[in-house]
Amino acid sequence: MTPTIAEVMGRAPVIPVLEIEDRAQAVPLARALVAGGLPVLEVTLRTGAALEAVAAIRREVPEALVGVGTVTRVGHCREAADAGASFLVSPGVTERLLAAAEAAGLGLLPGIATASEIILAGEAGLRHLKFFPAEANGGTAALRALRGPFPDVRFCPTGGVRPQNFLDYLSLPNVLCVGGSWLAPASALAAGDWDRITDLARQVSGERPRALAAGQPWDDDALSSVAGEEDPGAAAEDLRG
Ligand SMILES: O=C(O)C(=O)C[C@H](O)[C@H](O)COP(=O)(O)O
Repeated sequence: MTPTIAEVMGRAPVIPVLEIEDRAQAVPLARALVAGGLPVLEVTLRTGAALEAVAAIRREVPEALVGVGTVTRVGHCREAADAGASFLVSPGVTERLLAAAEAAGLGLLPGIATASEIILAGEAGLRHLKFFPAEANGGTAALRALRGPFPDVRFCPTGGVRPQNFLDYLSLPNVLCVGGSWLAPASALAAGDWDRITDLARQVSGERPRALAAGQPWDDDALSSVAGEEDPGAAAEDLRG
């Protein structure tokens, strides 16, 4: 069944943003990230191999939840669906893009950078949005400010998010997860260094970063009590109090 964007955003604290040049990299890369605890993957349409990579991951790595990113044209939505994508990510939002995603039967995580774009997405019933490019648009301060008029909107900040600042984002009550390309450095892909990618994923996966972001000391009992919750996003919010 096609997941909702709320489900996609609640599945893992970090969504690796992937640029796959060679489709042979797709399956080992996806397996490395899943092994590191990051099952939600965004394959950007920035390379000619992207759609083939999505199809291969869908076929061979069933534990992964793979979506297509850099959706900037209406036609991308159908292409992504045909390749087997489970969701769509765009750097922006238009009414036509929203309609095309719906026609393709996939949830869209649209990028927004302004209050007007949040309103536009809201008019289509969307409350789960990508904040892009996050650092360049004011980072955590902007997200805090947007919470005033839009308290029920949840964000996936992407663009400039790094190991050094991702906890700052995850500690905000209106952030469910972050996206970033740092999990799959081009050098590691070129070298086929999948262990390095698994290590990078492990450093940011699981409930631990969320607990740390909430300023809580590591407490296995507290975390296991939320591990069984149906909605991991809600669990993360509970952790933050
Ligand atoms: O291609 C897309 O769909 C985008 O929206 C852009 C990506 O999300 C960012 O380029 C990731 O940003 P970095 O983690 O700073 O590299």
